Amino acid sequence: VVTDQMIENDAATTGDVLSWGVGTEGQRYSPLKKINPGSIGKLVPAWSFSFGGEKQRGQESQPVIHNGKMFVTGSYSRIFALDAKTGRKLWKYEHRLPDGIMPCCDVINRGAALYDNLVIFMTLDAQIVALNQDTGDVVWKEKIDNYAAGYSASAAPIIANGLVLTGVSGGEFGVVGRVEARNAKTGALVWSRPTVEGHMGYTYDKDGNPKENGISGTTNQTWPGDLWKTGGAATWLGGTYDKRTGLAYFGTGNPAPWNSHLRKGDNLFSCSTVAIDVKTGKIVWHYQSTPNDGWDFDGVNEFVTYDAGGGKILGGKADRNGFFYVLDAKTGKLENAFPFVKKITWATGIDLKTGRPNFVPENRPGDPTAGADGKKGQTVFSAPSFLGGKNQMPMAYSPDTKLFYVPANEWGMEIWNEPITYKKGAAYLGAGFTIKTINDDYIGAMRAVDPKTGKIVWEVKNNAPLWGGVLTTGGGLVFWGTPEGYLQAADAKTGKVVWKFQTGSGIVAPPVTWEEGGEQYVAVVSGWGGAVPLWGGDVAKKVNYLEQGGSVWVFKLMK
Ligand SMILES: O=C(O)c1cc(C(=O)O)c2c(n1)C(=O)C(=O)c1cc(C(=O)O)[nH]c1-2
Repeated sequence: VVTDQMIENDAATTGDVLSWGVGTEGQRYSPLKKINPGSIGKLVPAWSFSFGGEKQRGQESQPVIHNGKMFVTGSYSRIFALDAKTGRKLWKYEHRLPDGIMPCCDVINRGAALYDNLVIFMTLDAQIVALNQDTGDVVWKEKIDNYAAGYSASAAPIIANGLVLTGVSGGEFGVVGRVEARNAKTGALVWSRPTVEGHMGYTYDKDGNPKENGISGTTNQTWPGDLWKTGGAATWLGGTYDKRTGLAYFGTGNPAPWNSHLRKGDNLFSCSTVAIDVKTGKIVWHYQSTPNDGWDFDGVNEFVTYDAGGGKILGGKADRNGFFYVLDAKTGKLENAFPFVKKITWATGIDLKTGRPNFVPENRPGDPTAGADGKKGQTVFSAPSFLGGKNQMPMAYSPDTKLFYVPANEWGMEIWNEPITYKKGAAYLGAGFTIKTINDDYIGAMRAVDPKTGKIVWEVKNNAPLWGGVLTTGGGLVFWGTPEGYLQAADAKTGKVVWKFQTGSGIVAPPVTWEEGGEQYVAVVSGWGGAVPLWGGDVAKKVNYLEQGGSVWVFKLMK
């Protein structure tokens, strides 16, 4: 069975992968060395497994591995248990989805959590399901929220102190973002913490009775009128956890609606990192990267903690808004901030004293009420696009090179605002947009970023936008997938691509590695989809030749 101690040591132990993030800190670093720039020429497929079904698309799942079994989620809220050595299917669970689900950005799922003898994942109709690892039987199942009001779930849960921590999706429908903690063995709620200022948090007793646990923030003073009641700030990418701070770090999405003129103020805690004490369910600190967001710059990106020496634990975050932030993981104090993409139009930089962006006011989409008919505000060109300098694809950090490996994208958008009022279960944007390319030859760029200096040490450009996550290893490699279908590896120090393999569909998921029987394995899920083909405008047209799919690939060194 999987214990708290095993989860806390996940990053250091090489025989399994227990958490999304390859360790709840989210470094996606494995000490394994057998596969390295010298040996990787012999890396070949060991097996592949197809998710089957008629609807193959948007496979963003990170597999977890324990006790010789791989647990991997597929599109449409499916999960498979496979023999990790051979790929033989052990069992499959297909969640029954109602017709009315409203995921904004494809029918995706990013993975499962392991605890005790359970494998736990969330579903597109905003439920959380715990299955027996051996049989696939449902042990407990809970409703997180109402899918008909726009709630859904796409993230992988994480485990901290016996609690399963989850966020919600639905920022485009005016839901209220929150983080919830449940007893991982039973599914019983322990606390819930809203991420929109003004909402009450709760703890729950053994019988499920709620007890008030303080309003998030002070009051709703960073929102005008009643807008905080449908304020978005969805915690849709899930979180990370560092046992040294006892804090869980969740990023929060865009404030709702997109039209920022309707909600003058900072709109806390949208587009922020919130650090929550898992024992109390209270927000210990927050840092807002885009106050009064007007570009859909969800600040959900993973906050990855690392030992910076001298007793300092820092966290790095490559924000959708194009800036990379380094914060003290205990206090939230801003240590450094710099751009990790080349073109940023909405701000000239981040003031390191106040922590606030220096906005470029004329590059905010215009207020519709300023125009003659009040129907459409002035259109602006903005970079990054709303799909971000980085989106859902998680980066990696190597304690060897002390570099972050960031899957970045260079693109822009035309964006304008329109009037909008909230209607339950309807899209709540008040904006229109078209995504545009900036460069002909590339959109994606895998970048090695030095958090101390802000320098990009190397980059590998990619024609299509990068949408899969990253893995780095003690063998001195960086692995990532491309929409063009390649899983590839580069030397972590130089960026020289030393290996690639065509998986047959676009990769939008993060790779993992583990060892069994003295052999090192690498796995990645392949299956093009996610937000780009749905919302990518000119970029979606540019890459519409890419084929969808759904399979897991596993590699090992040829003997
Ligand atoms: O505000 C939200 O609740 C929400 C949820 C999700 C999601 O759950 O996948 C995405 C987004 N927003 C979003 O803005 C976005 O760009 C996005 C891309 C993807 C993806 O998986 O490709 N999901 C989401």
